[in-house]
Amino acid sequence: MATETTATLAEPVVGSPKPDPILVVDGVQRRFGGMTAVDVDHLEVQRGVITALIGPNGAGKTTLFNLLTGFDQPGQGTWSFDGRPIAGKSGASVARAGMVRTFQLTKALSRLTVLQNMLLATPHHPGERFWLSWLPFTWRAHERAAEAKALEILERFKLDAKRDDYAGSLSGGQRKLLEMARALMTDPTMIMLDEPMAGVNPALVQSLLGHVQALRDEGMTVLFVEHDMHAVRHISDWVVVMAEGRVVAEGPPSSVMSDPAVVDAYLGAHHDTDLGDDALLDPAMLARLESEEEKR
Ligand SMILES: Nc1ncnc2c1ncn2[C@@H]1O[C@H](COP(=O)(O)OP(=O)(O)OP(=O)(O)O)[C@@H](O)[C@H]1O
Repeated sequence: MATETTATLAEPVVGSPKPDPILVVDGVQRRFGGMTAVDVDHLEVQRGVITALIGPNGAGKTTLFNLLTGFDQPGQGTWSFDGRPIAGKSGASVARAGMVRTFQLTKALSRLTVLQNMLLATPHHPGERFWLSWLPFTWRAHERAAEAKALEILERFKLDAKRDDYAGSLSGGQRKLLEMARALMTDPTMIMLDEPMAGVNPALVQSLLGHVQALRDEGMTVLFVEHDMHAVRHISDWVVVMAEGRVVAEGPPSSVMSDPAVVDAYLGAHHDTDLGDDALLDPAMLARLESEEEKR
């Protein structure tokens, strides 16, 4: 079942200061030709809570994600993570600073085993440092430690039995778990999940949501982009809504998803968008799906 954060939350106002911000974004703009994809004045993400980033297709969510994690560069703007400015840093240095994003399993990664996928995500792989790669002892000790860590994380996600299977043979939900597991190899402070529920069988959704909440309960900050509004309503502590590049609303899910500005933003793009209704999350059904998943 859903658990809630124990953190004190901010005022549900766009750009509101947060009690303990881990990420602070200022004046970030990204244009593609004549089109402004992202135009965020001020946004703070609170440490230790689950924040969902939602909005209609083309709202700029992925572009903002790419900018913040160093995989794209803005025309202008600054942002800081954990008190340090990180605008302009590469994806690798952002990850080293503790902000890690998940990636969808590519074709190349699908041809590697689950364990190999995990080991590729190992930080400070000695092979990256030329002089260390000459020392077989350092190499082997590092590999053993990385493998032990990978297996521990795989066990947590119930993927340990799949360690030698090709990642490409995993189900949609198991792939999402592997993406999360890979990100944890670097011991992040903040994890950014790109559509964690996309392509996930309903029977696995609850288990995935539980894993995301567990990360938050261990003190990690979670920011995720998601189209599944039931999942957003169910696990987010805070929701940030984007439309046409801007943040148009933010606040707790219960209030923000019935905010007229949010409904308008969605209705402008999709007349049939369902912003998630808790009545549809039948607790008995969820419990049954969860126990079926446990038995598998
Ligand atoms: N590399 C690019 N070149 C040109 N335009 C781009 C590029 N990347 C994104 N855009 C445009 O920027 C806008 C924002 O796109 P973005 O993918 O960030 O939206 P989104 O909110 O993530 O949408 P979705 O929910 O559909 O993934 C869109 O109009 C998109 O077409």
